[in-house]
Amino acid sequence: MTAADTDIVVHAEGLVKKFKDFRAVDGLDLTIERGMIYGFLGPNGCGKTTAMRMLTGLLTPTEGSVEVLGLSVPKDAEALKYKIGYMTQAFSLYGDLTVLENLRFMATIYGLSGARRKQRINEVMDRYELSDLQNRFAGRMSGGQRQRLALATAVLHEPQLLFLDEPTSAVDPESRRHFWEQLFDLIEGGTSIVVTTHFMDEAERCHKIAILEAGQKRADGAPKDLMAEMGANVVEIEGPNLRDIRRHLLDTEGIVAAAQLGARLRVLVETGIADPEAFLKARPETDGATLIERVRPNLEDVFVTATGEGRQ
Ligand SMILES: Nc1ncnc2c1ncn2[C@@H]1O[C@H](COP(=O)(O)OP(=O)(O)OP(=O)(O)O)[C@@H](O)[C@H]1O
Repeated sequence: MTAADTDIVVHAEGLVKKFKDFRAVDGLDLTIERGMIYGFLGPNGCGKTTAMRMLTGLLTPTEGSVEVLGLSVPKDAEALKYKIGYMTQAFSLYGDLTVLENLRFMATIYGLSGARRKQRINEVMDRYELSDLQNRFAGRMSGGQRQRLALATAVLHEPQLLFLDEPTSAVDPESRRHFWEQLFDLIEGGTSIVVTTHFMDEAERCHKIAILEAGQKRADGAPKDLMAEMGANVVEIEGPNLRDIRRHLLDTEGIVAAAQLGARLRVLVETGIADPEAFLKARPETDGATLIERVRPNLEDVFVTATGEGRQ
């Protein structure tokens, strides 16, 4: 990356992390632009946390190079610490400190002092609805409250770039929605965000995503572009014996995947098959089907086509 590329906040090439002989991250290239929410989407164990820890400078790559906000990582990790925020899966709060004490402690770590420290603590308590809870022990808070406190501590020093590792895993759907609204407020304020998730609906909210599997990037881009270019058409089938139809289709050439969703079987058909509806109607196993119709792809379909999930 050169000084001219200031719109790039993360640039990684050939990133590898080995634990003994196991490659948790296996040759990852990444370019993340300023001002966006960039998501790492993938199942448990695919290397999201490991990749993120290398980007924050907390973990040294086995191979490859990383630049974050123009700093070389992990060499400049200490300087980077003041420019980034990192919210871990476990939220990294002190359960036996109050909300206010947690914030004061983090303010000290980030080198905030005097009037500015007081001002920022009040600002984040106000913004993340923590003022009434300021004397509550973090260990006594609900999942949603802990999440708000974790976000407040991660943005206390107004980082340019925020890393969030599965930030909504432990909270209810309403808190998740609210949390994402807060992320878009941060983006509007000029922060860039990298977030890991295994929720498709969250990934769909990101400006861009990377789909990871077994430590490798299988696809990346804007969700709508990935859906448009995924190389399969989607057809849903209704009727009896969906389990049998599924078994037959999984052995059929041209079928990428078939998965039951409630009373429907969702089938991904290779784009090489010009009329996927007619193709499925002509199959003997779909004789008893009451409905066979083409539907719009979603991000889960992209995930299935990009990874080995389809035939499992
Ligand atoms: N310190 C370590 N030593 C050995 N293996 C590790 C270590 N850290 C992670 N791994 C392994 O590397 C793989 C990737 O782990 P990682 O936590 O990055 O995945 P993840 O995609 O973030 O999954 P999750 O959503 O479960 O956190 C896993 O198989 C994990 O067991």
